[in-house]
Amino acid sequence: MSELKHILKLTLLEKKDVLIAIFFGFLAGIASVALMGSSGYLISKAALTSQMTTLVVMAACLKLFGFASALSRYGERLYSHRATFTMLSHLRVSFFERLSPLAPGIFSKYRSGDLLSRIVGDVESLQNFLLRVFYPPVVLGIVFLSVVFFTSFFSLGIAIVIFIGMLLTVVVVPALFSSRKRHANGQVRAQRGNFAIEATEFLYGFRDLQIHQQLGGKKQQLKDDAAQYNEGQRKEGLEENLAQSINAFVALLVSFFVLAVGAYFVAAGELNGLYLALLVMISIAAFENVAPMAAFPTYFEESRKAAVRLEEIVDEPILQRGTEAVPNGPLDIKLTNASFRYPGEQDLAVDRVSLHLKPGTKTAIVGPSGSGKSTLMQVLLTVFPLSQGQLSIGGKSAETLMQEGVWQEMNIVLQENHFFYGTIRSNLLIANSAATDEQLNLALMKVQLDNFSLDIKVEEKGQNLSGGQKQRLAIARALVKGKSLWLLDEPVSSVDSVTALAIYQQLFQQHKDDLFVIISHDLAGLEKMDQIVVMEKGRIVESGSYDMLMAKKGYFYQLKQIENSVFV
Ligand SMILES: Nc1ncnc2c1ncn2[C@@H]1O[C@H](COP(=O)(O)OP(=O)(O)OP(=O)(O)O)[C@@H](O)[C@H]1O
Repeated sequence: MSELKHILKLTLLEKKDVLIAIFFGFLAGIASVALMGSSGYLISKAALTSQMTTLVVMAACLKLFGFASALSRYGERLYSHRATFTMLSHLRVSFFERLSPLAPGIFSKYRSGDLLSRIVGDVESLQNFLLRVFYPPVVLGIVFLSVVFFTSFFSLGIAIVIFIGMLLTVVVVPALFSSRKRHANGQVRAQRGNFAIEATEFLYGFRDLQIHQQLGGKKQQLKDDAAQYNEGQRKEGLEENLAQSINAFVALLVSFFVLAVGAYFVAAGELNGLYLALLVMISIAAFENVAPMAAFPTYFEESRKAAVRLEEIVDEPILQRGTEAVPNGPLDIKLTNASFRYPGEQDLAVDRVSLHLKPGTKTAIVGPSGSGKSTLMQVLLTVFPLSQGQLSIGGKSAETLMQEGVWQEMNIVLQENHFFYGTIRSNLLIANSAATDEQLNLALMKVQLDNFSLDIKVEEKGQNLSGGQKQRLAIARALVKGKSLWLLDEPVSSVDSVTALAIYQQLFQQHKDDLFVIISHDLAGLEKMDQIVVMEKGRIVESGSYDMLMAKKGYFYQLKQIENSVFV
C-alpha cells in the first residue's frame, strides 16, 4: 500500500469533493437498502394487517427512498469523477515536474515507447484508484455498519450474520484475490509496455526495416507481443469474473443465512415475524452494493503497479539547479578543468577541458568523430552536469544559474533539430512568439530561404523539408530568437559549401559583438575564426588561430594535410 501513498496524497488534495462523494455514496447505498427494507416491511404489513394508513405511508416512503437513491447516486458520480479527474491532472503535473529535470538523461535508461506507455497508460490506469480502490470499501464499510447497527435492534443474531458477511465480502474475499493477483505472474502492465516499445520502434524504423527486408521479423515480434498482451488481459478478465462470482455467491449465502437464522428466531418466538421480510430484504440490498468489490483486486493491483512504474522513472536523484538570474550585458563562457563522464561509462567524454569564450569572438571546435565535440557542447549548454571542474557564464557559476535563464540567452542549433507539424511561421515563432512576419521573412532571407512562404506547411518532424533546408530553418529560428550567445553543432553539414559560406558571412558580419561557438567537421573556411579548438579523445590537444596552428605544424596541420590529400 505504501506505493500508493503519493497517489492518495494527490487524491486527498480534493478532500472536499472526496468527502461529498463519500457522503452521497453512503446516502445512495443506505437509500437503496431502505427502499428494499421498506418494501419487505410493506409486504409483511399488507399480509398480516389491514391498516390502510401504514400501507399508504410505507408506499410513500418507497417512492421517497427510490428518488433519494437515484439522486444521491448522481451526486456520488458527479463528485467522485470530479475528484478523480482533478487528481489525474495533479498527478500529470507533479509527474512532469519531476520528470523534466531528468531529460535528456532519462532516454539512456528508458526507451521512448516505454516512457510513453508509462506516461499515458499508467497515469490513465490511476483514474481507477479513487473510483474503484479507495472509495468503494469506505462507502460500503459505512453502509454495512449502519445496516448492522439498525438490524441489531431487531435481532443481534442477524446483525452478527450480516457483520460476518460484510467482513467476508468487503475484506476477506477481495484481500484473498488481491494477494493471488500479486503473486500470479500476470504482468499485463509490463506486457503493454513491451508492446508500446516495439510498436514505437517499428514506426520509427519502418523505412530502414523495409530497406533491409526485416519487416517480417519485426512484424512477427509485434504480433507476439500483442498476443501476450491479449492473453494477459484475457487471464485478468477470467480472474475478475471468478472474484465476482465468488463474492456474489458469498453474498447470496449470507442472505440465505439471514433468512434461515431469522426463521429460526421467529419460530423460537425471539423475533416478530412482521420483521423477517424486512431484515431479509435489507440484507439482500446491502449485499447488492458489494458488486464493485469484485473488481477491487484487479484495480488495486493495477493502481499499485502503475504507481510503482511511475515512481521508478522519477525516483532518480533530482539534480539541484540554481535559481539565480543570468547577469545582464555581454556574456562570456569559461570552462576550467571541466570533465564529464556518461553514466555507466568508463572513459571521460570530456576530459579536463579549460576554455575561455569571450563576447565578440568566434570559436570553432574541430576533431575526429567521437572526440567529444557534441558532448562538450551539451556541457556548455548546461544540459550535462560536470563530473569535475567549473563552468561559469557571465562570471557566475553555472550551477547557481537558472537553467531556463541560461537557455534563454542562447541561440542554439543542434545536429538534429525538431520541427513540429504546422507551418514555417509556427515553427519559427517557437523561438520568439512576439516576432513579426517581417522579422521572420528577414531571418529566412539571411539563411537563403527567401523563396519560402511563412504559410508553407511543415509535416511532422519536417519530413517534407530537405536536410539542408531543415538546418537553415533551424538557423533562422536562432536568428529570430536574437540572443548574443551562439552555440551551433554542425549547423550547415547538409548545406552546400557556397550557401554555407554565405550564411556564415551574414552571421559574422551582422553579429560582430556576439559570441559564436561552432562545432564543425569541415576544416575548410576556418581562417575567419578567432580561435580553433582541436579535440581528441575528450581532450583539447591544440588551440589557437588558424595561422598559429598551421605555422605550428601540429595536430591541426596534420588533419588539414589528410583532408587535402583525400580531396586532391
Ligand atoms: N549518450 C551517450 N552515452 C554514452 N556514451 C556516449 C553518449 N553519447 C556519446 N557518447 C560517447 O562519448 C564520446 C564522445 O561523443 P560525441 O558525440 O561528443 O563525439 P563527437 O566528437 O561530437 O562525434 P561526431 O563528430 O561524430 O558527432 C564517444 O565516445 C561516444 O561514444
